[in-house]
Amino acid sequence: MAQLQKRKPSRMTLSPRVAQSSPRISPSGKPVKRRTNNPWGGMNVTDPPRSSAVRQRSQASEKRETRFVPNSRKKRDEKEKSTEPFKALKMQRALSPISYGQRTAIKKTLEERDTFDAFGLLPDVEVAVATQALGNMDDITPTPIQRLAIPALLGNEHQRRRSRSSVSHVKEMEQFLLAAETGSGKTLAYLLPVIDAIKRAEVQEKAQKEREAADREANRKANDLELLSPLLSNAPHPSTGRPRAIILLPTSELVSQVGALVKSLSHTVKFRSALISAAYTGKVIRTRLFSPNGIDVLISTPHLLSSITESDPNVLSRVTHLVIDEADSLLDRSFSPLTPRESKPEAVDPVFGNDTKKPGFISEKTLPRYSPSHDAESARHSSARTARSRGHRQRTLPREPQSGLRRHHLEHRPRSG
Ligand SMILES: Nc1ncnc2c1ncn2[C@@H]1O[C@H](COP(=O)(O)OP(=O)(O)OP(=O)(O)O)[C@@H](O)[C@H]1O
Repeated sequence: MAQLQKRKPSRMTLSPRVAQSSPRISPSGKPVKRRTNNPWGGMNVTDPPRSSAVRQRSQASEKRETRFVPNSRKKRDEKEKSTEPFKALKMQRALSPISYGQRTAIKKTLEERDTFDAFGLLPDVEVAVATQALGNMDDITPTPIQRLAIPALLGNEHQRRRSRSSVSHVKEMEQFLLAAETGSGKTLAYLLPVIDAIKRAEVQEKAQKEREAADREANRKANDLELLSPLLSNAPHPSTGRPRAIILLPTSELVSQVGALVKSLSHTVKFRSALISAAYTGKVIRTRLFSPNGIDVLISTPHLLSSITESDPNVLSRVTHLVIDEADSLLDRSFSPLTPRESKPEAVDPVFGNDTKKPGFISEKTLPRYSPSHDAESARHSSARTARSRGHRQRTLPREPQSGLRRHHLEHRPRSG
């Protein structure tokens, strides 16, 4: 008993050699490798494993890399891709395809566009922002995604380049992907240019009609004896059931949310909008879509729109702008038969490939909460959209039969103007 008490230390003490690695030298003079094939083998390692150590490149090798060789950059990227050990760095590189110089220039431009007046929107649209969309705010300034996306979607930025390069007069469908964080104002970033475009188209169409009416009148006067066909009193409005812009959202809740904003803007800008989803009865949907007053903007879920266009493809005949909100959901596998894939724009060409219109295809995607390359990505007109909460959205995705805005419907759609 007395012996045991003597051996017990008064408190735990560390060995004086605890921080020193035991020099293990093999008989041949080389250091002996630590054994790692047991559960504790990787513990207390003070030297980095050789496999992940950064290899020092010789000066000659660096010189060789910087010399200009066609495709050398591509090859180097491929090489780096295959040897890159850090996934996070890889992701960052994928999101930052522009140089620091370009980033600085974009940031400067962003600072200059500090009001909604700077975009050249129609006066009514500007007023609608101040009175309806952001009416409850004192200081109204566009958010970064709005500063980048609105001029790009309005076509202001590329107008000069397009006019220089447009050898052919056929207008091609333009695609934009807006990407920014949740709550960054992506909805307004795509809505304002779309509304601006449909109002401008309306003005043009009205002027065209007036010219045609004047021509007809002049003709009538010249041929006084010609019989005129009587005006049809019960003819439907030419835009009945034929919207100019379609906004697709994955759920009825989002249709109501974005629809409410669109409706509020329409009070000032004066355009006709309709929101349809599975939350409404068939009668309500028909009345809204085929209203005798016509329709300019349709907000819908893809499933509902696809089943409508199956029976009446003419609904798509006047569309010049298609917005795919929550693009990360709508372009995923569960919706892919319904939504045209960004990577396959030919799927929507038959509808939008009309050389009298300038069609647009906008999709919106929500970026992770913080991405250092957010600005850079946005600068490439990458993105927009928002999830209230990703988990919630997944749960509420409708699981209706997906019959489709299928390609053959688009291809066989009659091309009426
Ligand atoms: N320029 C602005 N200044 C202040 N608030 C704004 C501005 N633009 C939009 N908002 C407000 O920010 C909120 C979020 O906007 P919005 O829903 O468009 O963001 P979002 O990026 O689409 O978000 P989410 O990814 O969740 O859909 C809204 O309440 C909207 O009124």
